Amino acid sequence: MIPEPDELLAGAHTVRLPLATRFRGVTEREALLLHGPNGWAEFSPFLEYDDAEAAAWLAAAIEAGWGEPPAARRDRIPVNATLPTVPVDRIREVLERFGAVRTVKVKVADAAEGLDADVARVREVRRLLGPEARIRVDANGAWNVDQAERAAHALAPFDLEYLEQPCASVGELAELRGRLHDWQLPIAADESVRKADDPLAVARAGAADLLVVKVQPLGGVARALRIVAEAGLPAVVSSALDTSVGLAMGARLAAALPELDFDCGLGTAALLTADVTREPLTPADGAIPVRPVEPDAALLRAHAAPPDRATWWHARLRRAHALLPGSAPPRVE
Ligand SMILES: O=C(O)CCC(=O)c1ccccc1C(=O)O
Ligand SMILES: [Mg+2]
Repeated sequence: MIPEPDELLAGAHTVRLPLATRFRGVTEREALLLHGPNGWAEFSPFLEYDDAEAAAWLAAAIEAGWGEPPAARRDRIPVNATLPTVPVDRIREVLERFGAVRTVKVKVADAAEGLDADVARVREVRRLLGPEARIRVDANGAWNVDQAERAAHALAPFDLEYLEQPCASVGELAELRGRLHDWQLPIAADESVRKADDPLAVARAGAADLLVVKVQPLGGVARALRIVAEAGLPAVVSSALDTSVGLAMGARLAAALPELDFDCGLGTAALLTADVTREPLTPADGAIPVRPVEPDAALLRAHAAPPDRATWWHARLRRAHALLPGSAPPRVE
């Protein structure tokens, strides 16, 4: 039985945290934190997501707060720095927030810029981190196949680890993967896993070399583990720009994966200028620990979202709850 909304919301806090730099077009991140019998959980679908999509995020939160954690195979998770589409002269300052990391994910293909800006950013990251660093880029599906192929050529001198979601559709990814075959440039699927009706379609089509998996949009750790196992591909665990509570959920997934060959996108607490705990999961020595996160009462108060936003998040949770399999239909008042 899944807990009723009143139980989920009993110890809940809605927070709004400032970002160090604009990311996905926003400068603040809102999240609803739930306090379950088995720990804290985060429910933070992006504001524009509909209720059906939000329901998967809620299932993940219920699993984290009310379910049993999977067995952990490791106690620290190596992470990458995530570089938003900032101007070149801000790159050093943003990367410094992550401390010493060996891997950087560079966001590319911003609608307001061109390939030149992406090349300049990747060049600067390579210059700052040196030849040993691993650099991957994430286009969030913004390129068509020709643009992606052109970008792959332009970025080749900087020796990329992989291209994350260069194109939107599975068909395009497959076509691009064919064209890049001789280049040894792997393709990672992100949106093709977490926003697809069938998260395994991309693997079945042979359209990706690895999967990016996120706990909340995939409906929890157990489901994410099943998807990775069935896909039979290496996986990178990533955050959705979560608070440290959500990052702990990601770390639990990363700790449970049988194999973890790539640094994970779980360093994103470094992009927040405030968090809900005195001991945030910010990267240290290129990794975050696998451990429960306890929010701090004073920080929850200091970063409480305005009352109208808390009301909005509570209503959103109730609507998402009504869409969960096995939930009772909403009462007609
Ligand atoms: O993977 C990372 O390094 C951080 C997470 C990240 O990039 C991200 C954060 C919020 C929304 C989408 C994405 C994404 O990977 O596309
Ligand atoms: Mg991505």
